[in-house]
Amino acid sequence: MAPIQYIVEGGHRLSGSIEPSGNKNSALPIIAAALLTEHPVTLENVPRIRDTETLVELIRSVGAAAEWTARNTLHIHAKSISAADLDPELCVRIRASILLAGPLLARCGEVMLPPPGGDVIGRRRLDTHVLALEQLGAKVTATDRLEFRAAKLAGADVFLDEPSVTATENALVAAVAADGITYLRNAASEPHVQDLANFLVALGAKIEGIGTNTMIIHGPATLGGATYRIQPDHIEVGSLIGLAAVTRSPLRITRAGVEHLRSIRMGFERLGIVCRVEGDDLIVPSNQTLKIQDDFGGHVPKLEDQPWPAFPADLMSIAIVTATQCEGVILMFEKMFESRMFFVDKLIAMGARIVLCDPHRAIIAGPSRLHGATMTSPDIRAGMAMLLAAVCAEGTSTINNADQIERGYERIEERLNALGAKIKRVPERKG
Ligand SMILES: CC(=O)N[C@H]1[C@@H](OP(=O)(O)OP(=O)(O)OC[C@H]2O[C@@H](n3ccc(=O)[nH]c3=O)[C@H](O)[C@@H]2O)O[C@H](CO)[C@@H](O)[C@@H]1O
Ligand SMILES: C=C(OP(=O)(O)O)C(=O)O
Repeated sequence: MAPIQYIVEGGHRLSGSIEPSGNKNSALPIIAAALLTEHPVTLENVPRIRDTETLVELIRSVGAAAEWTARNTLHIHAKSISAADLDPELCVRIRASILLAGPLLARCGEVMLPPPGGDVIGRRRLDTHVLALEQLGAKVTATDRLEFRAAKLAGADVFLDEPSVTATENALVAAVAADGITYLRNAASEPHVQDLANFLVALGAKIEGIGTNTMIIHGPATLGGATYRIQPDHIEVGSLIGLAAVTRSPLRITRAGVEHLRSIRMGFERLGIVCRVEGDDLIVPSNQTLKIQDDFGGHVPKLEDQPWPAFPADLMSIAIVTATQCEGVILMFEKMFESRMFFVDKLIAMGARIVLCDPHRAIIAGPSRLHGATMTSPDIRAGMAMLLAAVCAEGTSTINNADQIERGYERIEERLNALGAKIKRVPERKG
């Protein structure tokens, strides 16, 4: 299949309402965790994106029945499964293939996992997954693939060496099946980790401390089936806040999941973008000051990412492009990934005033008028950030490898065009 290209005519104001898709990073561990029960599971609000489609292929390959019964509704029945060797080609397409480790280990006693893929945004360690599953009783062998074996999983007092999102998810799923109580300490608590935990509770698991950095899991649980609705994607909401701001457009983001937006709203407020809550909708008015808020004493402010509940790493690229349209100077500090900021060279070529200090820090001085350019999306979020830049730039831009954007955002060109954007989605042409 030819890669996808977006051709974007910039400079148009947007307006209207848009509902975020279900959270990609919830849907992935929840689809994987559906393998834990022999009973049918119905998942609603599943984003129909490349990553979920690939994971569905992977769970079918181990024997689960999985049918899309509506555009965003997925029915899964893992009545009997076997942890056959997983297809390396499918595993390398997504980071989330690593999420099969916990459920397959728990259900089948072993799993042979080829290396996972995912965004190339810096080294992505798997050590925390191994550490956590070993403490729950797994024997792990690493060759050109990871092999996990456990005749029996046993509850333990597990302290993660860092609050890794997917390692927490693997350990949580394994702990639900383990014999006895597990304490999962220094756990990640992102909205998607909470969503997975709530899904497991809906299946019959007993989990205390959801949303905190210590979860207590009472295993083994007798699991049934469930119908479960995936929560809205807070990263997509943040991307839409940035989009509204850079195009100076009024947007209503409906069913936005406002309880998870505090650190995100605080981050954008530092850039002079203030949103309003109405019920579960988030309103981004068009009359923003777009004035970066200095620290006390007029000092240069900083926006940094950290594990939840702080400002999320997956919104750093969006925050950077948004800051190019704001008045003032700010330091952006990406603490978690070491290759995520390199895409700023494209923003610089478009006219942005950015100094990349080192792989983790960039200083942005705004506002600058951006002009259209040709660029290639290196990862989901930088790709979305480039789309924001293209939509607010003067002239036409081309974004190659837009497939990367579509790994994470469902029908984004169609949905943004409905708000007034001018994005054409075509097969990529060489030269
Ligand atoms: C499928 C999925 O859910 N992917 C998400 C998941 O990836 P993933 O689970 O792979 O990311 P991890 O949480 O393991 O860690 C991400 C990176 O941050 C570093 N790190 C992590 C914790 C910490 O306290 N300090 C630190 O430096 C890690 O070493 C690693 O390099 O979480 C990331 C961090 O939110 C997101 O970018 C990804 O979108
Ligand atoms: C980094 C991301 O995804 P993944 O972990 O699937 O590569 C992301 O969602 O921004």
